Amino acid sequence: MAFVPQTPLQKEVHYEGNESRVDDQSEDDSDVNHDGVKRTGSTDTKHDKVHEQEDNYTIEANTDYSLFSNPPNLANIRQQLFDLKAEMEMSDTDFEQYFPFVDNVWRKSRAGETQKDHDGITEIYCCRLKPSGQAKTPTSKPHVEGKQQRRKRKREEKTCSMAMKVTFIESPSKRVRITRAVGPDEKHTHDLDYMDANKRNSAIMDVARREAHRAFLPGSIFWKMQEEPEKMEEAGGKFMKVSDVRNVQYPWRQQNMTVELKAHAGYSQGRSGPRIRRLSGSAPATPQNGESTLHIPVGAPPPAPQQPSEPPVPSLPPGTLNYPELAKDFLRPYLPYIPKIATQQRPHITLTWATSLDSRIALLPGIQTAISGPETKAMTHFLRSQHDAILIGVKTAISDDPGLNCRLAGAGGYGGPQHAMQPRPIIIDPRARLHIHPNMRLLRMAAEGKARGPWVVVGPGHKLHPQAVQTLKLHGGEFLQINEIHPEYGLDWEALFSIFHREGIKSIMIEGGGKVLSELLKHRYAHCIDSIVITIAPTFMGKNGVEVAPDTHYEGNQPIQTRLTDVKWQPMGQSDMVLCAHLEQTRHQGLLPGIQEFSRQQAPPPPANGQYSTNGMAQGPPPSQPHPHTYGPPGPPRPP
Ligand SMILES: NC(=O)C1=CN([C@@H]2O[C@H](COP(=O)(O)OP(=O)(O)OC[C@H]3O[C@@H](n4cnc5c(N)ncnc54)[C@H](OP(=O)(O)O)[C@@H]3O)[C@@H](O)[C@H]2O)C=CC1
Ligand SMILES: Nc1nc(O)c(N)c(N[C@@H]2O[C@H](COP(=O)(O)O)[C@@H](O)[C@H]2O)n1
Repeated sequence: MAFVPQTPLQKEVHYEGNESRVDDQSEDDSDVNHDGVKRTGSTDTKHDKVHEQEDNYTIEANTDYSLFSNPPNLANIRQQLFDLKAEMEMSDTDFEQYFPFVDNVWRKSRAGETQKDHDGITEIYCCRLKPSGQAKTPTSKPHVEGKQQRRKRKREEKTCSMAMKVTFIESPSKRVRITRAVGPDEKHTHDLDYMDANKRNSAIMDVARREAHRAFLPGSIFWKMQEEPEKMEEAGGKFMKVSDVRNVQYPWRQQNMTVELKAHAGYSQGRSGPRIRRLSGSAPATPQNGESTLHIPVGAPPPAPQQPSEPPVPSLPPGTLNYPELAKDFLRPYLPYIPKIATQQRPHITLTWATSLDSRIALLPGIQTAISGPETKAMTHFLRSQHDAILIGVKTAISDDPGLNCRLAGAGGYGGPQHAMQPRPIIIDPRARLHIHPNMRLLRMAAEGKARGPWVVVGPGHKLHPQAVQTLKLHGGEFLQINEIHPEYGLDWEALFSIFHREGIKSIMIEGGGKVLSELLKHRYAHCIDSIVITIAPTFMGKNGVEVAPDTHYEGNQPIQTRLTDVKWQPMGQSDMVLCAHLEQTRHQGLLPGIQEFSRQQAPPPPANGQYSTNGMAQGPPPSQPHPHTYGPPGPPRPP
């Protein structure tokens, strides 16, 4: 069984429609900081409301009882009633007792399929994943007034043809015989957990309902249930959420609005105390002392069962990711912040990459190397959703053939409206080396509506083939010819960022590769870099790997470190560590003496005669003549 210690960052994540959200019930300690101290002045009114409701409660003195009265051998019998490997026979009272624990798996077939013969009455039950239309006549479900209708996701395309035959035998004693109604080779296309994750069985809901009708708080009921995890699990309640309890209480609450809800004894301490809890869908994790690792389910959210009355929702493409709300908080101080961007003449720049312990981002040049775990990969996609553009160097584009899109549920092409949360891919290709063809992943993604068309930035004196330009444009992309590349010093990033800013790009996430990142970590660019988010994996890649390391910076003869500030370390997933930070210079806004005169404090004015163009025609001066905005002042101090 998989349990993780409750920590302030570990909260149950729900999925409703395309969105994931954190339980907003009492055990949601989102307004409690890591020391268990409550924050004030939270702007999250939704959470505040819930706490308002749940902060005033009385504690029932004696709640030292078990909520469960599971019938014997329940886990085993549930499994047998699921698999139907062999014929089963039980008394009718036993059947009545056990069946509610599997009614999230089986649904009674139409009345027409009930037969009466000499044995008794036979009913057919189909797996709930039997394609609709064959299993149940749709009925429209009335919408409860005042209750917010939940957006529901269409069930994944998984279907199942398993069927069960239940014969109620009248004599000599009332028995129930359960056999399969399909051939011996037929079996479910999924396991029991899958059904438990999709739908709670009515027996487990009854456990919650009993307490709900006794006026206990939903959060308290949930915790009380969690006190007996084995019983929860054998009853099929492994994936139970507070919202299930809240829903089951809802009709009663409507009739009893004035009743003050109460908590079980021990509940208040449990809210931020060391109680154990399970994260649905997460991998088994061993409790560790006080660690706040984010174990987050990042796959596409488990599909909620579709109500027949609801219009079909298109299913999400394979590979759709989810990055839960709870895992966003630690990133927020480092994300682009519109009011701040409005005060500056350049985009917010985030440098982000995944690295080994020896600061390598690939095993060898030109080799794409998976470094991030699933959780940190999902984080990268969340970061992508927060930026207007993602930028990479041409060698990364050539070696990785990347998608450079956001694959989170709710993004354009992943259940969301066109281009929603999709950043603009930008490739720095000074010498027009990229072979642009419709089969590139970037362009395929764009053609499928899962990405924006890329911008390819080419240096002076180089041109893309007209066919390549046409292909780019056909996919919603562009080609920008710039002059801000010096033959000796390379790219003037600051000038480039100004160009993007004028093109409407207000935030850029720079993912790599080694050359691009190492350049941007140079002291002279520190004032352009707003945030750094690094995924660090416990691996060494060796000296031949692609390195991220800026040139050593000297002040006079003194080598100087590049220090980070406002540093936050966040363990994530099985073994990754995420480092978020600002560059020291960025924070203090000032530049170190010696480089001050090199870096412009203000962005240059818009180009008078169009030094760059998006139509493929260079309009600026020839390559031998650098643009005055680019490298007017002398270069940075050289090492001795
Ligand atoms: N783990 C991770 O998070 C990531 C890993 N990677 C890996 O990194 C590797 C690629 O990195 P790397 O080889 O360093 O290449 P880059 O992707 O950094 O591209 C470098 C090229 O871009 C152009 N360029 C970049 N910066 C400048 C500049 N300041 N001035 C002029 N030209 C510039 C040059 O093109 P030209 O030579 O044509 O002039 C240069 O050769 C791949 O193996 C990829 O898998 C990439 C991204 C993220
Ligand atoms: N976050 C992260 N972790 C890794 O392990 C990586 N190798 C990378 N690489 C970057 O992601 C790009 C691939 O993006 P798609 O998944 O194809 O959209 C790759 O080109 C690198 O920029 N990143």
